[in-house]
Amino acid sequence: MWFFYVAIVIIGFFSPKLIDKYNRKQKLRTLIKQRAADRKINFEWAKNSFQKLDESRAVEISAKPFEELRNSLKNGEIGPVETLRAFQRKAYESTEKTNCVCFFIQEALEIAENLEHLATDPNYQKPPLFGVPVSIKESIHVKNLDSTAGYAQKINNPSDANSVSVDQLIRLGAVPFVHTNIPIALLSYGCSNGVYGTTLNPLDNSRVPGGSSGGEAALVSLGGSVLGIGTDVGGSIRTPASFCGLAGFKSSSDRSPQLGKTASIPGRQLLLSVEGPIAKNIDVCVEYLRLKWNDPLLYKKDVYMPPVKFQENLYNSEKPLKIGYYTFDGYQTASPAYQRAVRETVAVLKELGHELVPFEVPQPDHMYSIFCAGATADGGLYLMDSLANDIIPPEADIGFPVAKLPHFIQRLLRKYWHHRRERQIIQELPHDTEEMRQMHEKIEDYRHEFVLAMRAKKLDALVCPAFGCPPPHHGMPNKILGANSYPALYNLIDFAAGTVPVTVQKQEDEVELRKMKTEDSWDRRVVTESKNCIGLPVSVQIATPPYREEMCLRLLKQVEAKIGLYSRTH
Ligand SMILES: CCCCCCCCCCCCCCCCCC(=O)NCCO
Repeated sequence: MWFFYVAIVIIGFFSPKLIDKYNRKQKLRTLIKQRAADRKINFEWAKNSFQKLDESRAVEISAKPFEELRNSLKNGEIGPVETLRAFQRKAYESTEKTNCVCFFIQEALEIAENLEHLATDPNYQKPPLFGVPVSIKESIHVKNLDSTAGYAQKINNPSDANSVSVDQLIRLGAVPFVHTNIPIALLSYGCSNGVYGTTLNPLDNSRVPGGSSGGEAALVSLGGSVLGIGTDVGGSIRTPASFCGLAGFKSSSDRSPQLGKTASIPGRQLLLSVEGPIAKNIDVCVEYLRLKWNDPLLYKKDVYMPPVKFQENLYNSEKPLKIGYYTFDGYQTASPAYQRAVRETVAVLKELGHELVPFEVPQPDHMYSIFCAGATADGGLYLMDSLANDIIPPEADIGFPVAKLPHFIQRLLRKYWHHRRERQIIQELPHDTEEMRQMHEKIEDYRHEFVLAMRAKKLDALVCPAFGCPPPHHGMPNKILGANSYPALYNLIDFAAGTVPVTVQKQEDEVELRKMKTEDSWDRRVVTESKNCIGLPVSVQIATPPYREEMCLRLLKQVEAKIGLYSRTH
């Protein structure tokens, strides 16, 4: 009988909370349904708009690569409105294939019409990106559109202003025309959320396009945009660019506007997300960054940004550099193709006269563990709270069940968790203010140690795998956390870093795969997910210290020109 009373008390205690939670989730489900209906109307609007342009003309315009498109717009061969309609069509088709676009930006039409009107004045000086349609990651603020970051709870909270970079793009003459998909919370290299669904890799639909700027990469890869703007706090520009065979670049945090932006986890001061370009080749990224950094107004709009213009002297320098390289960062053995990409890049850079020396990443286990601690900022409280109050379909589940547990259980797991690398991460997740201060101290110390290791070898730059494995299948990314160590390092130490595709996975790589030693589930999944990837692009990563972005771009350009996939196929 006592059991019955205890059960009543327990049910009585928990049921209001459960009912409350159920009601909250129901509201979110309704919001998601409304959002789907709004999205349908928005897509109808886009269809209506692009159908006003003859299809063959649209195909002709959207087939133009960035520079040709820009020139055609500049010399009046094509107009901003027809260009917009052409890319609306291509983006619409790309979304039918991969679900990459969340929303079409309706103001784009007004912007394009206004540019067209201005161009009728013979004295009008066309701005440098006159009429070029540019795609924008969903988390970057666009006036009147939501930036949900995949959270249903953020639906119907439209931004009241454009972000600094969207504003700048418009000032430069560009036409931001779509918002593209992301994984929930932006903390995954997959691309799924309960609001907009899953984005597919255009090169293999069963695999992720990368994340968190996955919608951008899928869209650019299919030719639905010539320039996409993503964000990166742990590889979110470089990984999707690599998975979709594109170039991607992230600067150090000082050279990207921080003012007014919303981070996936606000208050993460040592791991700031940065905005950056994704495009078919590195030239487009260079041109965008040149315009971005040479714009004096940028430094007035974000007064915290040091006014450092594009350093042509670094980009055009012919001075041979001393470059460190590694095929293994000491944390996660990369798939054979990703190691081969480094070896082939090293050979090319040597041929070009640079000096290449092996480099060892200091304290690799410590490096990735403090990255994870830094990326969650408060041991996962903010993230887990936000996720618990939302709708997360299985594919979008970013995992980290450990971070959901009460701290006293986490403290036990710090000692006894069976997975060595997960245990190391759990040991670094801060649970109180003292541990949080220590986490910041460890990140600062690690940066110092890394710079000393580079200085000991007098290195200008580093070359390494872009990622630990090819794009895994949907739902897998956060079960292979270790593979992200390659891009994440350069967020942890706040370096500039970029990736370019230099090869494709070959039969020989799949043979090598069989020899890979595995210690834990992450290693085993790297092996299984790397199978049957023949033909998928494989990128290399190049990194330089902060304020040497242009040196990094120079090297990426040199590598791309010699062995870049783009230079071979276009
Ligand atoms: C095994 C215990 C795990 C505890 C929690 C650890 C959380 C670590 C978070 C690591 C995330 C890894 C994937 C990151 C993908 C890229 C994120 C990114 O760059 N986002 C862009 C934001 O602008």
